[in-house]
Amino acid sequence: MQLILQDITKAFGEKSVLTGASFTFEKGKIYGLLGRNGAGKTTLFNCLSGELPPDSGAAVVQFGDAEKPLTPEDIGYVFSTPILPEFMTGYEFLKFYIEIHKNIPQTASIDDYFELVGIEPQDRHRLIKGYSHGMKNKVQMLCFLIAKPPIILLDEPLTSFDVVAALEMKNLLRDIKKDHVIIFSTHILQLATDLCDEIVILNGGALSQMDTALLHSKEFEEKIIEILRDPPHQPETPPAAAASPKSAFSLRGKRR
Ligand SMILES: Nc1ncnc2c1ncn2[C@@H]1O[C@H](COP(=O)(O)OP(=O)(O)OP(=O)(O)O)[C@@H](O)[C@H]1O
Repeated sequence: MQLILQDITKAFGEKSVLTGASFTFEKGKIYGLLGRNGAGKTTLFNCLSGELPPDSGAAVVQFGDAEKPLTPEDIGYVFSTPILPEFMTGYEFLKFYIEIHKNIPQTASIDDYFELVGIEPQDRHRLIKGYSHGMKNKVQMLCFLIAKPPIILLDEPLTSFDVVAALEMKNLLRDIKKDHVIIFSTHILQLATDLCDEIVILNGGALSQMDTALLHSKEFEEKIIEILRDPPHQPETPPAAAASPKSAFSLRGKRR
C-alpha cells in the first residue's frame, strides 16, 4: 500500500502554505515530517484528513495495482491538541468508538486497550475533561488501534508523554508499522532518529526526502538545520488561485 500525494496546494488568503506537495509514502515505514514553525505540517495533515479542503492536487491510496482517492476513513489522526468528547468518561468513549467501528474485528477488550497505553483502572471511568494532555493523547492513539486505518498521522504526539509513556508509544508504533503508513511531525530530532525509517522535509511548501544514510550519521542534526535555515523562496500569489477547483481532491470535512 502506498499513499501518493500529487501537487497539493493550500493557501490562506495571500499566504501560500503548501505550494505543490508531492510524495509517495509506503506501508511498513515510519516517516518523520520535519519543518520549521509555520511550515505547514499541520495544514498538510488537515488537508489529508479532511479537516481542511486543499486548493488543488490529489491524494490517492494504492493497494497493489488498484488505486483510489484518499478518504477520511483511510486516516487515523492524532492531533497535537487532542479533540475528544470531554463530557464522556474514557471508558464510555472507547465503548462508543468500538461500537461505531463494529465492522472492524477487535482482539482486545476496552480494559486491555487502556492497559496497553497505561491508563490506570481508576482513571478509566473519569470524565475525559479531567484528563491530562498526555492521557488525552493516549486515548487518541487508542482510536487508531481500534479503527486500524491504513494511514496514521501523528501531529507532535509524543511531546506530551512522560519518558515511560513515550518509550511505550514508540514501541507500539514500531509494532504496528508493518500494516500502516505512519507519518508523524516532530521538532525533536532525537525522536526522529530513534523512530523513523525516513525523514521528509516540508520546506517552502514542498516535500522532499532526506538521504536515509544521513539519518543515523553524525551530520544529521547539522544537515537538517542547514536545510531548514534558509527556506526556499515562496511565491507571493498562491499557485492555487490559478488552479481549477475541480483539481482539488474531494475530502469531507470542516475548516479550522
Ligand atoms: N485556518 C488558518 N487560517 C489562516 N492561516 C492559517 C490557518 N491555519 C494555518 N495557518 C497558517 O499557515 C501556516 C502553517 O501553519 P501550520 O500550523 O500548518 O504550521 P506547522 O508546520 O504545523 O507549524 P508548527 O511547527 O509551529 O506547529 C502558518 O503561517 C499559519 O499561521
